[in-house]
Amino acid sequence: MGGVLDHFRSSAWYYLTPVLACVPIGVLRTYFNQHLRRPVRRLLPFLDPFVTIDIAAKPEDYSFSYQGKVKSSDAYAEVLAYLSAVCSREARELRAEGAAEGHGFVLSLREGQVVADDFKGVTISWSAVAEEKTTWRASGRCCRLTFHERHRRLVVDEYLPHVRRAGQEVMFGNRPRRLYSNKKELSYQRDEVWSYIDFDHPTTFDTLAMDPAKKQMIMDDLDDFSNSKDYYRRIGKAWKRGYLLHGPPGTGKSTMIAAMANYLKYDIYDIELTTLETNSDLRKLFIETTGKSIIVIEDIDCSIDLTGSRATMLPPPPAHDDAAEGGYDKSGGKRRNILTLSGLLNFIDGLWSAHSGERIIVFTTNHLDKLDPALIRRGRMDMHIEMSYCGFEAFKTLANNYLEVEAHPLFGAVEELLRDVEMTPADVAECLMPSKRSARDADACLARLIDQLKGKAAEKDKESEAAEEDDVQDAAKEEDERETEKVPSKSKKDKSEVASKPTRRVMTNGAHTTGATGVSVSSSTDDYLS
Ligand SMILES: Nc1ncnc2c1ncn2[C@@H]1O[C@H](COP(=O)(O)OP(=O)(O)OP(=O)(O)O)[C@@H](O)[C@H]1O
Ligand SMILES: [Mg+2]
Repeated sequence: MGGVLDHFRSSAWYYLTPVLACVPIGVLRTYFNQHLRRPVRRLLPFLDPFVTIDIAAKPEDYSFSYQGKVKSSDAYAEVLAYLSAVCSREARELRAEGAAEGHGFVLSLREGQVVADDFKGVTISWSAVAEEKTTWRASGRCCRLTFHERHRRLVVDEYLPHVRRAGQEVMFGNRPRRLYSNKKELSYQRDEVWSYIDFDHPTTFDTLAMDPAKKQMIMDDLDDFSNSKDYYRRIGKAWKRGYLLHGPPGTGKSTMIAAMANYLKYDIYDIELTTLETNSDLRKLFIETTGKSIIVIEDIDCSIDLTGSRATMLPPPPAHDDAAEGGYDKSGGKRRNILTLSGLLNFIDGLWSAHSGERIIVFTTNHLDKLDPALIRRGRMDMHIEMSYCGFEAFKTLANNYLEVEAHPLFGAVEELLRDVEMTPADVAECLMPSKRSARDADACLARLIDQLKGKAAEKDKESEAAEEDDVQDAAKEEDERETEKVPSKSKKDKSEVASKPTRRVMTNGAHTTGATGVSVSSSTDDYLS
């Protein structure tokens, strides 16, 4: 010890220390910043090679939502969602908070706890720390990410985007699906174009009544679509698919959309075109849709005058017109910014396609023939699905849904009747609804269905008899007219004779209505003419 003191006394530091003690701290700090900071920094990685990134609960800029509350940072919520799974596996001291949406919990770390996450063979650790208090901001919570300096590029370029994406997916998956409807009065504010309710429709493909092979084909197609992100990217096409559902009312078109949404776990955006006035309203709506969504336009034939060819519907635009933007008043031909078929087509193909994330668009119609072929051509509407009357297989699904029976002695009679009678699944379902919910009286419900089917069959027979009669009458009338036309070619005299004897012609027709064949009519007319 004495030796060390002797050595210190003999060194320059013995004389410098009192001098340094007199130098003000500020001067020393300036000296350090100017001359020593850089070299010390270069040395740091050797001393402490770990880098940290803080993701704070409150964003720096204190962004206010329109309700006036401070919005929690999106990135923080996404990180929490991402870490929730890791935390529930590894951490010993957790905190649970109700998820912002839905009924679930988000598990996060208690302060001071650390969990490790592996990404591409690299271990990255997350810890929960209290954020530093600043003069203008109270301390909050933050997630701290720590990793080795040599993995900096991997973490910044790949891991962090991965965390956000995965977190978004967890958040999306945890909340209930949503049914969005466009607001009647479109506001220019971002959040106000759509309103939504939780979508809690019980229909699935299991309960959807339709031909099983057709159903399987649709499910396969949806699976294919949702797993084909890379494929769409590779071929340079937007990740979207169009379905056209057509068929009579009550055949399950809307039900099919609900089944699709539940199957894919997508939100539904239901566009009511009649509330829109211009193409830019439509554009605003499309832009505000998110990925993983089904955009639905129901009864497209009734929604707006989208029928007829684009050429006939819109007068040729002058040179300065923007076809996507403008339309024309049919009456005046004066320029007016209205919703047009070409506008809709442009959105399907153009702007909207530039959006990232998968989207499905579904049109429904009761009248396929009324639609402009341009609207439903392949590429826009990739799959045309006909929803038709109830067949036996569809009936069995309904019987299982409503009565919980898979086989029944009355099924044979139903099968036979359904072969001839057209009844919509909605009507069949109505018959299968037991009057008393508690007692699922399959016998009574099936008997009621059989009665209704028989009634329909009798109606159908009557109608076909009447139609047959009409046909016979029409044929006779036609024949009669043909013969009448022949008369003037024979002679002018004959012609005047025919004109003067209308009563006999009526009698001939009368004979026809009582069931005479066409041959007999023509022969009697010949008789009359001769
Ligand atoms: N294929 C089906 N499978 C199961 N239930 C069905 C089916 N079709 C109809 N239904 C029942 O009938 C009701 C009406 O069906 P839905 O609204 O889907 O018919 P739609 O084809 O959309 O009719 P519209 O053309 O009038 O809109 C549904 O709520 C459902 O209970
Ligand atoms: Mg419908």
